[in-house]
Amino acid sequence: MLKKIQEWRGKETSKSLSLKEEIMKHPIPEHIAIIMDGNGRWAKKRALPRVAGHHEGMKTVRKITKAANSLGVKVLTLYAFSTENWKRPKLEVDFLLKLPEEFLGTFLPELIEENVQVRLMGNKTDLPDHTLRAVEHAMDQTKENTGLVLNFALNYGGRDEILRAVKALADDVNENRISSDQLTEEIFSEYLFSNLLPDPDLLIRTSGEIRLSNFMLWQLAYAEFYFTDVLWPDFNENNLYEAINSFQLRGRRFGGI
Ligand SMILES: CCc1cc(N2CCCCCC2)n2ncc(-c3ccc(F)cc3)c2n1
Repeated sequence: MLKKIQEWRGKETSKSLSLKEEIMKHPIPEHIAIIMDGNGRWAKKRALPRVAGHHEGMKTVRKITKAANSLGVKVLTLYAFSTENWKRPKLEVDFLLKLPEEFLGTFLPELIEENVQVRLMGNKTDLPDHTLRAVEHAMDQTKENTGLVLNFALNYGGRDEILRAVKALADDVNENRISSDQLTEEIFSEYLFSNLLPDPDLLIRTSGEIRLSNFMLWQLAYAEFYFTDVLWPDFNENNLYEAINSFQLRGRRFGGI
């Protein structure tokens, strides 16, 4: 039995290595965005509380961040907390909002070592001080890093983001800081939380759900979408390579022929 498990693991490793070698021969998506779904279901399958799934999902964040950085991905955006998540039970929300400090408390030295730059995308005002302090400390400690930009979407909603951008733009027009005929898609993008970041090339959503859930509605206009039944806590490097391989096999036309 043990021999069979070792043989299987060997096959998995060699499959993963050969797939990594294969995708490294072709352009790697510059910006990958991930809707990290399936944490609650992962816990339920094991008769564990939902928060156990969130905690396991946090370990996957580290695994996939390292894998993406190793591939030369420039930006990895992770949908960690949506504006809709406030509707969940208070205990679960409180647990979720403690995860950034737990993750950074453990892995910030490793992120610094790996030249990763931490960034926040979302409405900061409603986040608890302890959460914001941890994230802003990490952003400050990594602001000079030039490797992967690890962009956490926290208290983020696509419609909230667009509405805030429109309001700020309307103020600028009213104050004559810009005229509407000067407005371009590029200038509008600067009003979004994701300003200065390239749009995602590849969106990955785990756990079999096939919808956007109010995520990066403007920025995903031309992204390739990859949906997998794998639950986020089970998502591994090989699953990432499979998503990138699928991306590379598609011919992107950006609306052209
Ligand atoms: C605020 C909610 C939340 C949830 C969460 N989960 C739970 C749901 C999704 C699966 C992953 C684990 N993670 N995992 C890392 C972070 C994190 C966020 C910012 C940061 F700077 C460093 C780490 C995180 N944040």
